[in-house]
Amino acid sequence: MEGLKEQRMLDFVVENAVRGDPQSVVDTIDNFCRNKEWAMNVGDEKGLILDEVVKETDPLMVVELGTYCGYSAVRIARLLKPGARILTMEMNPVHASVARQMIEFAGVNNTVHVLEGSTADFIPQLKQNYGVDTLDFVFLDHWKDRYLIDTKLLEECQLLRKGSVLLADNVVYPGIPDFLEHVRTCGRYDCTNYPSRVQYMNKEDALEKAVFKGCL
Ligand SMILES: O=c1[nH]cnc2c(O)cc(-c3ccc(F)cc3)cc12
Ligand SMILES: [Mg+2]
Repeated sequence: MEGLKEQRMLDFVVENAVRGDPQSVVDTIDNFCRNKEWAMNVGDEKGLILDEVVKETDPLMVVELGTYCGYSAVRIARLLKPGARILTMEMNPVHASVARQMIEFAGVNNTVHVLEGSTADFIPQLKQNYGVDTLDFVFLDHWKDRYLIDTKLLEECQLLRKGSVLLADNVVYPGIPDFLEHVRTCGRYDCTNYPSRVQYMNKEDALEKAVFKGCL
C-alpha cells in the first residue's frame, strides 16, 4: 500500500463513487472505512444524528472546525438550500488537499470552502475577510484541546447569535470534558446529548448540541 491512507480513501472514492453525487461519496467513504481501513470521519451512525440536527437548523452560514477528508462537509452540504455556505478549517495540508479533491468530486465545491490553517487564526478573520455576520451552525470535530478555546473565541468575536447551534463530535471518546463542563454550566447554552458510537467501532461515543441563548 503506497502513500497515505487518506490518499487511498480518495482514490477509492474516485474509483467507486459517482462524480457529482454527494450521497454516493458519503456511502463510499463509509464502505472504505468499514471494509478496508478505519479513518476518523464522523461516520454513518453519528452522521445520521448530524443530518437530523442540520435539517432542523436549516443553516445558511456553516463553519466546520476540522475538515479531515471532507466527509462531514460533503454530508452537511448535501442537505443545505441554495445560497448556503460552509467554511471548513483544516490545519493539516495533506488532509486539506485530499478534502478539496473530495469536495470537488462530490460536486459541492460551490457550497464548501476549505480554509487551510489554524482555527485560532481563521475564526477572528471570518467577519472581515470572509463576509460572515453570525453563524447558524458550527460543527466541532477537530482536536479535543481546541473545542473550549475555539468556542470562547467564537463568542468573543461576536460570531454567535441567539439560536446559533454548536454540534460537537467525540464528547465521550476521545472525550472533551472541559468543553462539556463549560457549555453545560456557563448558563449561555441549552445543551442536548446524543448518545452514539465511535465511527465504524463498537465503542461508546456521543454528540453534544449546544444552542447559544444570546449574550445577555
Ligand atoms: O482526533 C480526532 N479528531 C476529530 N474526530 C475524531 C474522531 O471522531 C475519532 C477519533 C478517534 C476515535 C477512536 C480512536 F481509537 C482513535 C481516534 C479521533 C478524532
Ligand atoms: Mg470526530
